[in-house]
Amino acid sequence: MEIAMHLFGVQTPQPAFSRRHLHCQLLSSQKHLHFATSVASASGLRCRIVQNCRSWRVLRVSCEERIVDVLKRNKTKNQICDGALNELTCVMKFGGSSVASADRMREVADLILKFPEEKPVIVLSAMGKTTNKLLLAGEKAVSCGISNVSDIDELSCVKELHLRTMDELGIDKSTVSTHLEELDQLLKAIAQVKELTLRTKDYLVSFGECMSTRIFAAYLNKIGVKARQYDAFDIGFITTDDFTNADILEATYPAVAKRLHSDWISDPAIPIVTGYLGKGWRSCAVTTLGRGGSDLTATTIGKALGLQEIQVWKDVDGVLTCDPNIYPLAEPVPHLTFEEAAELAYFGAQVLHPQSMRPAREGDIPVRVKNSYNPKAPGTLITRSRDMSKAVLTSIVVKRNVTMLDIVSTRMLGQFGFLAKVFSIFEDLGISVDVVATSEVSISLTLDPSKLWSRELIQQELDHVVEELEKIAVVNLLQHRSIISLIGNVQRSSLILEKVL
Ligand SMILES: Nc1ncnc2c1ncn2[C@@H]1O[C@H](COP(=O)(O)OP(=O)(O)O)[C@@H](O)[C@H]1O
Ligand SMILES: N[C@@H](CC(=O)OP(=O)(O)O)C(=O)O
Repeated sequence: MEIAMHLFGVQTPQPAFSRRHLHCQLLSSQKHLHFATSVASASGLRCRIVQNCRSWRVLRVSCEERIVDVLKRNKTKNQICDGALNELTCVMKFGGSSVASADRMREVADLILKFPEEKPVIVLSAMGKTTNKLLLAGEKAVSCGISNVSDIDELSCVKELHLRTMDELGIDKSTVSTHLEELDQLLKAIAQVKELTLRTKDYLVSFGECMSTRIFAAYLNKIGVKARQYDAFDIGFITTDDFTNADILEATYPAVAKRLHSDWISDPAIPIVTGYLGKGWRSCAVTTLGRGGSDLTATTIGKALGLQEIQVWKDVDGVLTCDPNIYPLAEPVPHLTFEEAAELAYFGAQVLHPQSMRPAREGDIPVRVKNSYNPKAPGTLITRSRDMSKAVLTSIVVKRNVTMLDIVSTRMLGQFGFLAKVFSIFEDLGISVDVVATSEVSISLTLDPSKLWSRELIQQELDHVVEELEKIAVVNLLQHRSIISLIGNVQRSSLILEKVL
């Protein structure tokens, strides 16, 4: 028999690997080997270190009760904490609509308490439409003058919502009073400099998640459920410095695991973590992961801690066959693969953040999309594979405001290297291409709108692309187009196209 030992951050758990884990704090990387060997010889088991990394100190051991006993017998000072056996089990992420008011926060708290066997990490978004309101307040502050900042409707709205929520939940106003004061000051500063940079935008919207999590943690503590609030940018969410659209860096996984895990071991309390936020690795400033980024925060934590399940609680009965705002009779899709969900999100389904499936897929952790307004509905389960034998068309998504380029070269006939030249231009300009169709003499492609976030940049960047492409081809730029994507079984694509066309 064999036990697998591996460190946090392992990419693909072994198939036979039990999901019940024992966590051990080890003092140095050398001790990993020593520890593994001593456990193996004491228990008569063969042991294998699957992944090793000098800088990580948390070791994860697959365990059966028998092995736990052996580990306990063998423990050296501080190596094993008994509390670790009662470990964190899942992530539960609640979006803005799930925590939009005091009543909704109460329901979410009840919902968490309905699963006493779970030891969840909670990820929250900002309350309701707070992020949109903060962005609008910021834009208004640029031109309204310092003395008029306190009259900005969106600012009053945000303040009123948070104060009323605290009042209705019966928690102390001091929970977020500093944040509300700082928010005022920040908007005044924006009014003074008459400029809202992407970096300031991220700092501005971060108040939403910082306040919702503080209020919710205070409420849980008030009703006797021990909770601890965390700002993601303080617990190791390390990102690129692409403000408003930052990417999570690998260093995040061990850092977040270490912090959440060691706090849980030393003093168990439900972690309440801000979704959507990170810390730029160079700037050390607050960054955001792109709109809807709390889903990505949840899957990142799931992978970092190697949890059993990632639950994403929304205001719909799961991932639906299409956008319910377009077709209200859209139905929930019971099962999706990570690839299908990623395609769906990338090609426009607002329900999931486009990057959020990556950590879940890497950690092979199932994602469940559920409805916090209707917890009994089964929702959508997203896993590595599913039975595709009966699947034809899973869902339809639309991505709007897409920019399209038709690139025509008469010299393409029988030529080589033309496609390479075209794509090297996009590479040089750092623009990502979405969909590509080619014929013998032309290429049509669409550009990823997330790369064209700021309006000024769009025109500048597009002009530059067209200028470069015109050196080798005739270029036609088409804006405000849409992509309709059919997510389905590739094996049945002829049937799908036949019906659609
Ligand atoms: N294919 C789809 N399936 C489910 N919801 C969708 C889909 N396409 C668009 N939506 C919209 O996404 C919303 C949920 O996503 P989002 O607003 O980000 O939730 P939350 O803020 O709770 O995280 C739904 O209310 C729905 O209007
Ligand atoms: N509050 C952020 C992050 C987020 O994920 O929100 P939601 O889960 O409500 O989509 C936003 O509105 O983009």
